[in-house]
Amino acid sequence: MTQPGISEQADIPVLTQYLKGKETYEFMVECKEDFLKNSDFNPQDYSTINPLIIGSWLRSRNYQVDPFKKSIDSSLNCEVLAKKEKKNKLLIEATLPLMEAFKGIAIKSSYNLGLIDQDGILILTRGNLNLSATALSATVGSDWSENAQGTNAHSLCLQGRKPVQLLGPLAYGELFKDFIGYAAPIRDESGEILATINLAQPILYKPWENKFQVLSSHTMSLIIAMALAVESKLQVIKSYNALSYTHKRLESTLEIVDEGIITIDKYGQILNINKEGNRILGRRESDELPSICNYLSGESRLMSMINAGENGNVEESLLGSKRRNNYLINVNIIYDLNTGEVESAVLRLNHIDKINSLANSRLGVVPTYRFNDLMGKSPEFLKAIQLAKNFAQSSENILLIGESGTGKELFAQSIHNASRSQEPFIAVNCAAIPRNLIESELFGYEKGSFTGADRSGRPGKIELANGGTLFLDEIGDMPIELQAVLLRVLQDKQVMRIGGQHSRRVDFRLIAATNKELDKMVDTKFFRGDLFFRLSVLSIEIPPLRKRGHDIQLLSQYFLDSYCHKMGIRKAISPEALGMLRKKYDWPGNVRQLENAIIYAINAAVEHVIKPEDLPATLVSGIALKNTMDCKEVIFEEQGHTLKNCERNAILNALAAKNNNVAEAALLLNIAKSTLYKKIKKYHIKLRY
Ligand SMILES: Nc1ncnc2c1ncn2[C@@H]1O[C@H](COP(=O)(O)OP(=O)(O)OP(=O)(O)O)[C@@H](O)[C@H]1O
Repeated sequence: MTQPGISEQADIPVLTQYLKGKETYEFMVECKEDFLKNSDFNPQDYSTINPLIIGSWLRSRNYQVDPFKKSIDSSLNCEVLAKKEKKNKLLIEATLPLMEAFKGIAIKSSYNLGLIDQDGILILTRGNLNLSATALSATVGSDWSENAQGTNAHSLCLQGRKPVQLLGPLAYGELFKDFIGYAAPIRDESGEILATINLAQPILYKPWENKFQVLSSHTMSLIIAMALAVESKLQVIKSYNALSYTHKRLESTLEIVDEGIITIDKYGQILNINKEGNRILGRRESDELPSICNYLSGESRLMSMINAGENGNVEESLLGSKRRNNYLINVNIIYDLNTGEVESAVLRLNHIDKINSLANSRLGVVPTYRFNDLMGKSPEFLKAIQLAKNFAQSSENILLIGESGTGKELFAQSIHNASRSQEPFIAVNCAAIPRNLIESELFGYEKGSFTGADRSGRPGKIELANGGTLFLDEIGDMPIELQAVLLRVLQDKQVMRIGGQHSRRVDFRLIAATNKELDKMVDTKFFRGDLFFRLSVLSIEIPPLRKRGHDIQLLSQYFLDSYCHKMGIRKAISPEALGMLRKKYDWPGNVRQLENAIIYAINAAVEHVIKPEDLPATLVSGIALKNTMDCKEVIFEEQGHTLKNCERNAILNALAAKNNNVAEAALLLNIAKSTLYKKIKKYHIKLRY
């Protein structure tokens, strides 16, 4: 058989046939008839017909597709179709507007448009209904796969992965022989074919005529353009959906954030605001978005900061609908990508009290002590505890008087925890801060108020204590000029930062502590009388350890147990060592000193039981000195004590403290080394090394 010019144009990625003339067309028809008639068909005889088409014919035959069937018989049931439509929702959404746009022309020009998914199912169709109702029966749900209909434009398009124009005689089914089919693939971003867009049309002109060929190449272009349009629409829908999800996730995140988040444009107009932001501004979500400027006071720096493109923090008094509120606003500028100018800004708003309490919980003292933690049963101590419990109930200022180490801070914490435990506890030791810094430490300062000041200003301890307790330890060391300012704060309950323009309301309870005799300092004009009288209304005297009798034993045991428990060890204290702690020492460092002495002894004792010699040297020397003094004054604490006994004991203690180093023991006893040697001899003391 001679083979006239039926060819695929290799340089355009379209599978099509160009007919040189009538004979070419007739040859093509002949070939197909020959194939259908001869089961021992030899592909070599048809080498001018695209091998892809021949391959498809052969497969169609293997699938036992009836080439002479009169209708498209396979169609999905409703349920399966519904699932298909759901799966292809995006695809249908992207294709439908295009098909709708071409529907009118399609009807007039007798063509039918169809969207066929990768499994061959027609999922959308528009166009000439007569056409679809008769020969092609192109109803939604019909199956256009190769094994259902044999070779067709859609199946070849999937197979060849490129657009196809298929003249009816080349289709497998005789049903399609008077039609021409076009199909173009719709791909996703990875190149996978999701579906094909199809156009079917009766062959109205003689296919070998130029007019037909021009028209059909235009139609092919239309189908390719439609497929590309669907592809980009799909991308847009996907990006839009991804953006919408991101937006929704962002919105939900911002809703649960307990900071106010507000986006404004460069003029202050609010563009976006979260729930907490609305609450801060006291506005309803449904109200029209206002300008942030409506909430700013005349002194506000916020807008000038934004105009200058300055990121950072600024403290602002916001004029909310109900009250004037102080907020720390964190400004994040967004720049225009093209011009580089300020485009908008995101503001994060936090109430100052919240920031302060956060700072306190991180940096401040955590008040852990409660009255139950304060050890002691002596009447003097119990009296102080009872007073403190009573005073805790009022909101008045309290003055704690006691020597160093008696437990003043523990009392302050216990009072705080009995009355304002959820609020801040701010402790300031007036003796520990350099005099020139006390003022800024207590009262805070505004931005740039002095060299070295923090850029954005800083609240003082009084502000930080708002709602809670300010514990001023060693108040006797507060510079006299500051005492007047403190007094005014106590009277007015208002504080003004250094360099500030306006006062801020503060509500706190002051607990002051001193180990000095403030009344005498008032006499000598080192402490202001008016402040002293204001502070001393509710005062508590905490007794020194030496006046707490059996509490020494109780506290010793308590510190021993707690430390051993902490270290996971077991130690006991001998009655002799306990006796020395109880009776023979003045405890100038009070409870703190006792605690340290016990810790020392536990670590010094080699054996399980703490002996007198395990006690700290300073303590032993103190005991020795006390004994010596006691001896000199001939004060006998116990029966049977003689002057000689006292002196002998003092020497024994001093030698024990100095590890039998005679020179050092003599120094401790404040006598000459030779004198000590004489006395060692006199009292028959054996020096053990
Ligand atoms: N009643 C007590 N019960 C248990 N421990 C106590 C008691 N009193 C004091 N302490 C201990 O003594 C230590 C010192 O107490 P605190 O710091 O309160 O004394 P202070 O009087 O404030 O001293 P300073 O005047 O030197 O500041 C505490 O760490 C604690 O271990």
